[in-house]
Amino acid sequence: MNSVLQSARRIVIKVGSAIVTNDGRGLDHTALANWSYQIAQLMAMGKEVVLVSSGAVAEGMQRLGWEQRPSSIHELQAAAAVGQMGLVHAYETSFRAHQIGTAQVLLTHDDLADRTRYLNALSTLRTLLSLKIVPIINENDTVVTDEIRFGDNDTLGALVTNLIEADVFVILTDQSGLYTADPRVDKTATLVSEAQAGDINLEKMAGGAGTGISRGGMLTKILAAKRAARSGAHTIIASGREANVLLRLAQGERIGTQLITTSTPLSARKTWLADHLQVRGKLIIDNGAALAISNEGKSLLPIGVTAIEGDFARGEVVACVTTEGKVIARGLVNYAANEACKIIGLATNQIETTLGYIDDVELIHRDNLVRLN
Ligand SMILES: Nc1ncnc2c1ncn2[C@@H]1O[C@H](COP(=O)(O)OP(=O)(O)O)[C@@H](O)[C@H]1O
Ligand SMILES: N[C@@H](CCC(=O)OP(=O)(O)O)C(=O)O
Repeated sequence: MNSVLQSARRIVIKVGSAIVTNDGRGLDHTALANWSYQIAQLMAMGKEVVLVSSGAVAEGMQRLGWEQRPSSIHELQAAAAVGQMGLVHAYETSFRAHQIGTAQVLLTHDDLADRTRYLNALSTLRTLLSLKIVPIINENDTVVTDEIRFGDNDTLGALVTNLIEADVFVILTDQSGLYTADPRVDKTATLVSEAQAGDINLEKMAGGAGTGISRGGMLTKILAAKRAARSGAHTIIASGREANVLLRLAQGERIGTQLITTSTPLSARKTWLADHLQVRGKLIIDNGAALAISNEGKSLLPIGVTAIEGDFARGEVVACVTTEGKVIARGLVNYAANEACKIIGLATNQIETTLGYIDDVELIHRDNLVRLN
């Protein structure tokens, strides 16, 4: 099978801290110029490209003369704010050399979790692509705290892939792809050239980050590929240092690890629901409800719920969790927590008599429910 990049029309490319920043010593301008050249060529082939780039914290540290990645969140935020200037300036300069404009897009998890902001981000990105501008996306580190962050740019890249319904998500890093074990630790590890995105065995192979400046490591890349597969995107993990890696992939050459999806893509709305990294509460469901949701794609009725956790409002996203603690689905709940706890365990015909009114017979309607595996 040829590289899936060959036939892809819309692509998200993520470049990690490990390669943007010359092992944490400021930006690698030669590498940036190189990727910009290759992306310009992909665009000349008629492909649309969105770039997710890390490197703000590393560049900020360099500009501030800090040797170690700071541990305080405020110093990290300050470094990111300083470094983001250098990062976008470097991309703008290197793309200008190919007569291509760039746009800075900084996102937080909240931006994509809120339906209206999500749709706004989508329209902006679509408009930029139609104008042949390359959006350069990073997390808006200056305003995020641990509770509301994507955490790493692999996850952000997957969410952007789902947002714009890209065909392929390319993750460029400092290794040649996914190995059977972390090659820094296990010298006998071999490259996995192709696998199914979402294959649970891949998660056992993947370890943590390789450099002090990077965040995710290989595991977040594997999980990001699983996420991107929900909207139908294939993922390629390859070395950003491989000569002309993007051009060769676009010509069909197989480089790195190709993670393929064959499952039917979820609708955009269900992908959006699945991509909520945080939920407002949990509904603990019995085995009957779990089977009805997982096997038959049914709605969740109050009678199948045994307990409620969290304080949520009507319309917020909650997780459906089995009594063994497994999250099997996620959806938009029809009743606020204080009302929901009065009707759980009750038959449908008891809802109105208990609450004095009835909005919906379902706690979560199947159209607003996405199954997770
Ligand atoms: N199974 C594996 N195959 C390849 N790399 C792995 C694996 N497990 C862990 N790693 C580590 O993941 C690192 C890449 O992730 P990371 O350091 O977060 O880079 P980036 O900044 O590009 O996201 C590699 O340098 C490697 O040490
Ligand atoms: N937003 C951070 C990204 C950190 C990050 O996610 O790094 P990585 O997953 O190693 O590419 C920055 O620009 O420094």
